Amino acid sequence: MKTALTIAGSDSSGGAGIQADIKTMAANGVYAMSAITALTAQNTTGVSDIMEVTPKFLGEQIDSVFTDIRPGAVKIGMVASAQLISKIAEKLKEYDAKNVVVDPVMVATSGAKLISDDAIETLKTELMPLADLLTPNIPEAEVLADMKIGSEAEMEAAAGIISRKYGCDVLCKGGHKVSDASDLLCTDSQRIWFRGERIDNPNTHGTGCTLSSAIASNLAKGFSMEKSIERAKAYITGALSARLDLGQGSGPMDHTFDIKSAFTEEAAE
Ligand SMILES: Nc1ncnc2c1ncn2[C@@H]1O[C@H](COP(=O)(O)OP(=O)(O)OP(=O)(O)O)[C@@H](O)[C@H]1O
Ligand SMILES: Cc1ncc(CO)c(N)n1
Repeated sequence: MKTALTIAGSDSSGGAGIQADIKTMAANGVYAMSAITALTAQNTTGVSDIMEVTPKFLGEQIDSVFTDIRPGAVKIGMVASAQLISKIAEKLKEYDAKNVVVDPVMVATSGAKLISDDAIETLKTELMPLADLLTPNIPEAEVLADMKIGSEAEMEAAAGIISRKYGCDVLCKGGHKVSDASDLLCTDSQRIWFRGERIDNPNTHGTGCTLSSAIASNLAKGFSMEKSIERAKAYITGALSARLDLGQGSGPMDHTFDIKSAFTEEAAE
């Protein structure tokens, strides 16, 4: 079985963060492992508290994983502080991690800030240069490219700037901002659009986490970057189309929309 590791924060409501990553990896057929950067007390309406682990303990989790079951891909999500980011960079280099997908999580769907300002600088200087793929949404791409994005042409310009700066592929997610859920991949030689139909569903909690974990899963399985993104886009479209409707805010998606077995049956009554 292929394997993947998520290094991210826990979302108590289960729709984003570590929980979304593990569900996504399992649904995409890979064995999921985790190194937790922080616990969040969170639900579909917002984040009420965050408790970070120490850099030493995060390092120990990563050591435990790599020295036993080597992950075929690593997805990195919420990492709130500079010290934790430095620890991850140190460990990725130590273990020569492959297929590294960095989702530069800055703000939750609910609007809560998930990274400190000084950590953004460390993310840029220490972690992003180790990525094979960066997956910013539009506001994150604006911060990373230092420009405003209001059109598809500007998405292409910003993704190009970020890709050249950090020497990696960049997937700029259209999400709900510019175009109809169309995402742009920028490599050193190509610009490829992944066109998605906009699904009229207000429940988009954890879409970014889910997409990056699905891409990491496909890279772990040996698909090319382009194919991995194409397959991940199909997966998230299915999970959103299932129209799960839980919670009072922007709810989670159905990560298991495509899984039916004897064990998923419900009681008749
Ligand atoms: N309403 C929608 N219909 C179809 N696809 C969507 C919709 N909203 C987001 N997506 C897709 O979900 C993926 C994640 O994009 P998005 O821009 O939502 O990421 P994000 O803002 O980082 O997510 P998060 O809110 O979890 O941080 C992309 O492939 C995007 O095109
Ligand atoms: C823990 C966590 N990571 C990432 C996000 C971004 O959606 C979130 N809301 N919570």
